[in-house]
Amino acid sequence: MAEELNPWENALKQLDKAAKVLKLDPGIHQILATPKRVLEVQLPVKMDDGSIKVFMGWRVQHNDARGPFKGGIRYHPNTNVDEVKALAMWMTWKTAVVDVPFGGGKGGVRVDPKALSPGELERLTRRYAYAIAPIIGVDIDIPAPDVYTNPQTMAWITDTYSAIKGYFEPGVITGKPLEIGGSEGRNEATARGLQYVTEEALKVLNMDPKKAKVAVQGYGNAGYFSAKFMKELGMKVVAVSDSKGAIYNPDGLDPDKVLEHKEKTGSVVGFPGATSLDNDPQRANEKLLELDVDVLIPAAVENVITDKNADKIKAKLVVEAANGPTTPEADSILYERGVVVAPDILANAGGVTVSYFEWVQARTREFWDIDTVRMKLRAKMTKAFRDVYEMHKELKVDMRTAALCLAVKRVAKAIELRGIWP
Ligand SMILES: NC(=O)C1=CN([C@@H]2O[C@H](COP(=O)(O)OP(=O)(O)OC[C@H]3O[C@@H](n4cnc5c(N)ncnc54)[C@H](O)[C@@H]3O)[C@@H](O)[C@H]2O)C=CC1
Ligand SMILES: O=C(O)CCC(=O)C(=O)O
Repeated sequence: MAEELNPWENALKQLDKAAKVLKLDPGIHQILATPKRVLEVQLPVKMDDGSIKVFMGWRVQHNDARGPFKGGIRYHPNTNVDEVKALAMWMTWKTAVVDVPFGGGKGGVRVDPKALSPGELERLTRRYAYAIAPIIGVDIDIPAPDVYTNPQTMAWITDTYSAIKGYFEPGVITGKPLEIGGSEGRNEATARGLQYVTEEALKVLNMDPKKAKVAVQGYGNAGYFSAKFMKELGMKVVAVSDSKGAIYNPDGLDPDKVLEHKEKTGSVVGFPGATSLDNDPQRANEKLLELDVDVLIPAAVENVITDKNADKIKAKLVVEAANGPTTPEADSILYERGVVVAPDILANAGGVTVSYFEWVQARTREFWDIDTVRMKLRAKMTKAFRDVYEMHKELKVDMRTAALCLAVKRVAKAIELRGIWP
């Protein structure tokens, strides 16, 4: 893996940049450059044919100075400890940017979930829940969904954890189904928060959403809802993609119809009336990023905007639904070219914000309606955007560095106030 494509190396470079701007105390910098705890677990699973297969999993707890560790669980064939460490660090910054009382953590299992039967997936999930149970808890570390995990995965984890404890504990995890203590609006939350951030960004850029074209990479939870909400803002969704390819229609796509097609066929590819950007999925996804659009939303994986293609991005505004889609080298190129990036730790923080709402509701056993969730989410995201934008103006740095500075400052203050024990 090239150094710039290692997410952990990238996360450290971002931290270094913010530390330099802030003239951060070197001791605090050292604390933040290291996760507090890394748990690696072996996950033996009885497969449907009777054989045993061993998967590897991780839970990384980066920092809990501001509150319990918080962050999703990713199932992906390429995930590794460095990716999970980076994702955990980004969670620490994200919870600080939106100012919810959590720290940062993340989980990962190296598996291709599409190759497992539902029974195998459930056994793997319960095994993982059992393996991380000693270090999670309602006031310790609260997992949630990420790539290729969903409310059903969260339900199995809730059940396994509750079985170990001997009582129902819905507060230990978020992103659960509504029937077992989930929150209204959590499923759409990442993209709903992204919508609120996009609205603010368009205002400061003086751009009219009704005249804007948007391309969205990735068509899962973050991607589909982002496309839907951008269309609701009046934008024309001209291209979307998934791991199997990318489709394009200059007259605009209907996100709900594309979703129906994906649910029927397994991919956005082949959607009637749209052209395929390339037969090769990787090239198709690369071409999507370089389309002549006003707004670009990467909503899939890391490291898709690099020093190889940053000079070819035509969008004026990049709103990061995915975590870590832009490398530090690409960030510098985009900044020099005047392309505004609403960074992941701000733009996709709607997910963890509604997770916080879910945690509060699960603990109090009082549940809010969707309008209340959306109103509270808009308030949080708008304030976070304005805080980051102020920092960007004050420090004369790009929006990512501004968001990092805001977050690092808040976390460093919590560490200083709590002190080092013993
Ligand atoms: N679900 C959540 O609450 C949050 C998710 N995110 C981030 O959003 C991104 C997407 O996550 P979700 O939508 O939750 O996952 P998901 O599992 O619902 O969907 C992932 C989508 O990405 C596509 N994909 C996978 N590999 C790809 C590739 N190489 N090129 C193009 N498309 C590819 C898949 O086909 C699928 O459409 C990730 O970076 C995740 O960390 C960020 C904040 C919260
Ligand atoms: O909802 C959460 O707790 C975290 C979601 C997540 O993993 C993320 O924001 O990247």
